[in-house]
Amino acid sequence: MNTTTSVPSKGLKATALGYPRIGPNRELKRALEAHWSGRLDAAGLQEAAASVRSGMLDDLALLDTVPTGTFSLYDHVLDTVVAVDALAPRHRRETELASYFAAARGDDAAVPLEMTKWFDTNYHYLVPEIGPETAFAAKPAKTVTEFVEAKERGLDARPVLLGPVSFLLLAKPSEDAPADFSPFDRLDDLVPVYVELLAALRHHGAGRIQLDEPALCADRTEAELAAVAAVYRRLGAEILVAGGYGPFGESLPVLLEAGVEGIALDLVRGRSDLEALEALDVSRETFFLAGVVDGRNIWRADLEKGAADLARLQRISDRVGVSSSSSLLHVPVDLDAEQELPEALFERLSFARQKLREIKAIADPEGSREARPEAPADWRDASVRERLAALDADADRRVPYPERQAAQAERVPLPPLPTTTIGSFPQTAELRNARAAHRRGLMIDADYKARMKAEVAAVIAEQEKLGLDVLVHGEPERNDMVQYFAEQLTGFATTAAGWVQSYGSRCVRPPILYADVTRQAPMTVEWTSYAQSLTEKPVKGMLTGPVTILAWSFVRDDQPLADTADQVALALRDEVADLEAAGTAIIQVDEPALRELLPVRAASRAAYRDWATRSFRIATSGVRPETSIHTHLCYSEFGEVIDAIAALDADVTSIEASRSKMEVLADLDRANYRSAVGPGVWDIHSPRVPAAEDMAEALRLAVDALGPERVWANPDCGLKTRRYEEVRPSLEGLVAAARAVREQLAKSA
Ligand code: MET
Ligand SMILES: [Zn+2]
Repeated sequence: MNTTTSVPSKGLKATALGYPRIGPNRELKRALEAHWSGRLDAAGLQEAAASVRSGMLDDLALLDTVPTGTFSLYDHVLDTVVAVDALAPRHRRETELASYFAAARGDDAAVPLEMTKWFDTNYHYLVPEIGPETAFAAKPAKTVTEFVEAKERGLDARPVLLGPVSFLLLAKPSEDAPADFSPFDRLDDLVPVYVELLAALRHHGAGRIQLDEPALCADRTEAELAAVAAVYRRLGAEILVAGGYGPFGESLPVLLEAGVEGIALDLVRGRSDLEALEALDVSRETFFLAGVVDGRNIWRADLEKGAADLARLQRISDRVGVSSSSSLLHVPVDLDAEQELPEALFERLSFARQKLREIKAIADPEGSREARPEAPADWRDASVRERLAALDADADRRVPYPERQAAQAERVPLPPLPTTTIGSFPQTAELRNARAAHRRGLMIDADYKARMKAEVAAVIAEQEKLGLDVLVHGEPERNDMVQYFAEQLTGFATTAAGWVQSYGSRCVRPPILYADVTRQAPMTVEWTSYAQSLTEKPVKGMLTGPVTILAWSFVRDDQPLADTADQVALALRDEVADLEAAGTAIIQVDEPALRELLPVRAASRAAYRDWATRSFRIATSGVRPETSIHTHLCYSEFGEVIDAIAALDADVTSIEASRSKMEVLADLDRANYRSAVGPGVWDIHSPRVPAAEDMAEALRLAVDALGPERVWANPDCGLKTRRYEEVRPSLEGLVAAARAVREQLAKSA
């Protein structure tokens, strides 16, 4: 192992709040998957993990102070569950590693922890289950090991842990907890365990310790804030509280009063904290990290602006350092892997390694103070801007739903409870191989297309045989529901190796939306039309909505998201028009990420709901009343976006509902949603084949809530991750369930 010593800089201390932990070439992913499939034993996995950590330190050694403990075998919230010994009994196995993966992924004996999105990012964390009986105990092994590893290399190391307040606020009550119990009730029991964890670290020589409290960047109640003050008074000196993902706002004075030594500010999304601090009476001894380099996006920092914000902070305090705005977990490791990108774009990008240098430069009084250069003129497309400006005031409006419904029923007569699927059919190994061969140039376009068309034909035949009412082409030609469109629209680039962890071993490669967006040619019409030519049944067109395209890309930050969304919407509007012109009667525009981009702070939510729903409606409102617009949402609790779902004004909304026991239907009703709903009656994220009777029961609940004319029968998401062995019997059951409920309805009529 090579030893690195950090060079103390003349200026301010440079650091980062956290670092990508999957390895520059996804080494950890490969090791994990080898371990899970039995090809790599526990020792081999630990060795691979140590090597990834060592690589992280190689990079971080550039900084004056290095965060440690931000490595994770799967998820940092699960690591915290382990650190406070709060694993549920059902996940305890013979070894710690086996317990860890039982909680992360489940096994024959137990379902895993639930997974949900980390603030407004596309990273998913595992939700701790905490009950009144959960016994906490300090298990400092991981945090101590990783701290010592860095220290032994001569680095000035700063241990990082998820703080107790956020840990409990991110948790959910365990199954057996009483109805009025909240995990946060356990704060007083948890804090002593943190005291022990901190003591163990101090015992090994730790000075300042970073406690991540991103939950303090969301709206908090008075009672929660009072508890925060008490906790941080108790945890004592040499604590740096980090947020990230927005301003601390009203948490700022609370933390300051509690006497925390330092606060790491997100000066990208939480710049208003600067003003807040200027208005407060802050001790000049308070330590601040100026998070001026964006941990969430991949654009080069504006060093001039960063330095200016830093100077403002220095007028408040004598003890200021420079950092990233959040952990760098959300960006890929190294831009140098992207030699194929257009030069003007490459020059404007910065991945994790490059960001470390930016942080260094801002911390160095003699470092670069370059402003960010203007984007090249040809990244702007006057035509799309003019078209958007010229859109009619009612370009995002259709005639009222009852009128549409009548016209659509006449155009495409359907039985009650029409059966359909969400779009994708299984992506078999054979399909993936064909795609890989095509990408590598080993399969010519014509052969590839023929192969995909054969798949479409097979998928149509399957559905006819199953007796589904509204068919799909199965999406075999799509590598990914966002990338597929990004590759065809101008203004997007895709990276060669820009991998970002989504959860566990799963990584995504978000496209980069860098310039004005236009559609060059129809993107999906050929596939849908081909599928339609094979059947008398209606085939749904299938598009990804503007919000989801933005959510799963790295998006330009030189104009409001709303403006970028409108450009994408306009391109989709043209696609929708072309599908309609080709005779497609039903067009589905998926918005699974509608909840994801919802701002963390309530005050910013109304504006988000406005632009998000408007962009969807711009994409979908150009059609005639008799053309039916469907949308699809999944992956979330919909409570906060129910109004937005209603405002999409789709004719049919298919929505994940089985886990919430159809409760979302009553919520939709309260939000004045009046069109049809396809509540997912088959949880496709589970390999289990659902019983037809359970699906029928779910459909009956839906009929009770909405009336028979407003219910569709469908799974809760696409089938691309499932195998045909599960899909066939499940869809047979779905069709049977719909028929059974129809018969009952006919009898009782
Ligand atoms: C994550 S939502 C997926 C929707 C898409 N149409 C599919 O079926 O795969
Ligand atoms: Zn879905």
